[in-house]
Amino acid sequence: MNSPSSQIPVIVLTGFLGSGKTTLLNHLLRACRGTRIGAIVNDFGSIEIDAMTVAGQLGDSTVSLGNGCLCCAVDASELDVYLDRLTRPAARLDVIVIEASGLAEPQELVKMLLASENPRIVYGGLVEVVDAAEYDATRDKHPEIERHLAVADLVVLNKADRVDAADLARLRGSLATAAAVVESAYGRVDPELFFDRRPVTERVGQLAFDDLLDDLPAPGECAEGHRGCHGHDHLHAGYESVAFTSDVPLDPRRLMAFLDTRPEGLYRIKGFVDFGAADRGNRYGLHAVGRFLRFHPEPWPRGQRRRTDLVLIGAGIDASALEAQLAGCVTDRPDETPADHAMWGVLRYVPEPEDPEESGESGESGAQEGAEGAGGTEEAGEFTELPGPVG
Ligand SMILES: Nc1nc2c(ncn2[C@@H]2O[C@H](COP(=O)(O)OP(=O)(O)OP(=O)(O)O)[C@@H](O)[C@H]2O)c(=O)[nH]1
Repeated sequence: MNSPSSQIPVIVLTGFLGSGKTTLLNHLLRACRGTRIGAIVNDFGSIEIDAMTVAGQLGDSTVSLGNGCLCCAVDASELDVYLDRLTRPAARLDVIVIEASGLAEPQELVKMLLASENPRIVYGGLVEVVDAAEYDATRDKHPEIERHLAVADLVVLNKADRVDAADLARLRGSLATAAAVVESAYGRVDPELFFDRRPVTERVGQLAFDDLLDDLPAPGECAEGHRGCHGHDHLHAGYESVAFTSDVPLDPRRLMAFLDTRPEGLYRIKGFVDFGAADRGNRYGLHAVGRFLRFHPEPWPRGQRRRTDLVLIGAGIDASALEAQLAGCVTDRPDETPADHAMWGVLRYVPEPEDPEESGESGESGAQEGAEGAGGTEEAGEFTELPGPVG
C-alpha cells in the first residue's frame, strides 16, 4: 500500500474563462522553490506555452490537450495514460495540477480522477478560481458556476485588486460555497495550501534558478508591482494553520467524531496519528482535502517517537476551538486495548489496494457526491508535448 508520502496529490484547478487559472499555475511554479510540479493543461487553443515555459521546470512534466474540453474529451483510461506518464518514478514529481478548461465540468474531472487506477496518485482537491470583478456577470450568464462552487474544496477569489474591500466582503458572503475561500491578486496564494514543499535539503540543486525566478515579475502581472492591489496579494492573507501534537494516543472514535463534523472552512488536514493500543504496529497517515478523507496505515519507522502530529489549514477557522477539539480526542485510557470495533470508523477510510473505492463510489467526500450525474463524451483531445525544460 502506498503511504501518503509516496503518493502524488493531483489537484484539479478550474474556473471560468479568464478567471486566472494559468496565472495561478504560473505563480505556483515560481513560488514552489524546488517542489516538482507536473501539469496537465487543457484549453481551447490558448495555452500560454511561453508563460509556462518561462516559469520553469515543466518540460516533459507537462502534457497538453490541445483541443476540446478535458471533461468530455478523455475518459478515465485516457486520463490514466497521462497520469502514468507524469507519475513514472523518473519524473520525480511531488504534485500534479490539472488545469481544466474554463468550460469544463469540474465534477466530471474529479470523478475521473477518483476512478483512476494509478496507485501512485491521491486526490488533492478541487480548486475553483473566481474572478472577483466579473463574478456577478458570470453568475448571471452561467448559473452553473454555483454548482461548481458547491463541489469545490477551495475557492480562490482572484482579481481582488479589481474590486474594493466592501465589494470583496459582499462577494465572499454571497458565494454559494461551503469551501474555504482565499482572496488573491494574480493568483498569489501560498503554495502550501496546495501541496507540501520539498524540504530545503532536498532542493539545493534548484535553488539558484528558483531564487532568480523569485525576483522576476510574474507574467501578466501589473508592471507597477501590484500598486493599487489593496494589499490582497499577501501570500498568507486569508487562511490560518494550526499545528497539533500529542504524545498521548488519540481515541479513534473521538477523532472520527471530530472529522465527521469538521468545519467547512477547514481545507486541509495532514500528518500522522498514533492510535496507541488500538493498533500498536502502525501509525496512520491522515490526508483530508475538503470533504475527502483518507487514512494510510504504515508501520512506525524504526526509532521514531510515537506521537500524533497534525497540521490543519483553513480559511475562516477558529484555531483555538480546533486545538481544543483535538485535545478532546486524546484517549483517557492509553494503556487499555479498546474493543475491536473502535477502529471501524477509521478503517472505512483506508483504501484497499484493488478497491474501486477511489472510483467515487464510497466515502463521504463532497467531491465524490458532487461528481455524480455529469456526463458526455464527444471528440478525442489532441495530445502534444510542450517544449523541453528551460534553465
Ligand atoms: N487585474 C488582474 N488581472 C489578472 C489577475 N489574474 C489574472 N489576471 C489577468 O487576467 C487574464 C486571464 O488570466 P489567465 O490566467 O489567462 O486566466 P485563465 O483562467 O487561465 O483563462 P482561460 O484559460 O482562458 O480560461 C490575463 O490577462 C491575466 O494577466 C488578477 O488577479 N488581477
